[in-house]
Amino acid sequence: MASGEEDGTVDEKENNNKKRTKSALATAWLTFYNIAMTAGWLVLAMAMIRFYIQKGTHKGLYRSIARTLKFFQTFALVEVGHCAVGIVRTSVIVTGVQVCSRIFMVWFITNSIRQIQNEESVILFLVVWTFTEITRYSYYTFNLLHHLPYFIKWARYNLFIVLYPLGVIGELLTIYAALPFVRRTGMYSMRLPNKYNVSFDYYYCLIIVMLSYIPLFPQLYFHMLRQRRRVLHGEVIVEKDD
Ligand SMILES: CCCCCCCCCCCCC[C@@H](O)CC(=O)SCCNC(=O)CCNC(=O)[C@H](O)C(C)(C)COP(=O)(O)OP(=O)(O)OC[C@H]1O[C@@H](n2cnc3c(N)ncnc32)[C@H](O)[C@@H]1OP(=O)(O)O
Repeated sequence: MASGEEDGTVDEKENNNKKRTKSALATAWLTFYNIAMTAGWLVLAMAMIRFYIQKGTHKGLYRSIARTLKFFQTFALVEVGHCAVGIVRTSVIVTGVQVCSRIFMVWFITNSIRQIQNEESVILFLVVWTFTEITRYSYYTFNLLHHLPYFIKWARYNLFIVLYPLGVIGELLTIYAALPFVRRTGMYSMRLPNKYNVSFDYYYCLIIVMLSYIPLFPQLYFHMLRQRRRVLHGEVIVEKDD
């Protein structure tokens, strides 16, 4: 009996030690990740400002930053993993929709269709994403380091009210601008007959993606409004499970 109790205490201690090591490792990783992402988006911001000052036009801006943008936006997929393994308290679905829609915008729209890269709408969503991500990742970094300046907290939970709809407008206008090109060229589409006996029309796929903003965007927006009430006004929010 005595030895059982002792075993229990040893087990408990071991468990607690494991949890502490796991959470220290998670915090170290998240701090590194957030610093790297803040730096990445700051590099993008500087590159955009420098391009505009030197050239005096937005034409060619996307091409000049494409590689860095693709790297940092694609790397954000790691965030879905953070939620899945439980090192951040965020919904996998909310994060998944946010990250995947961005990756889709970068790889399957803007990067794939050279003809739309100079649209003003591309610059709109790029500028909005850059503002958002610098604020968001620096918020997480300072929060993890327990030195969070109030203006960063304020910016993280207020700027999105305007930036989120602006970003969505930029993204939707860019997809809209891509439609005629996609229809004309039949890119990423498969017409019957073919050896797989499968038909796929990217043009209609893009229309479905545009329509899917109608149910999905309000959910992301209201999620952020709830986070805002929780963080800025201390409201206790009961979130539904995924
Ligand atoms: C494949 C085809 C795809 C088809 C797509 C269909 C369309 C779908 C519509 C999608 C529309 C998206 C449009 C969008 O791209 C436009 C823009 O982004 S415009 C720019 C404005 N955007 C924003 O402001 C983004 C706001 N969204 C977000 O911040 C995140 O994406 C979101 C996942 C919504 C954030 O939610 P989250 O729940 O994570 O909020 P918090 O930041 O408050 O975090 C909650 C807690 O988790 C901790 N946390 C999270 N991440 C980290 C991290 N990296 N490091 C450390 N800690 C982290 C955070 O501190 C909170 O902790 P605590 O609860 O302790 O305070």
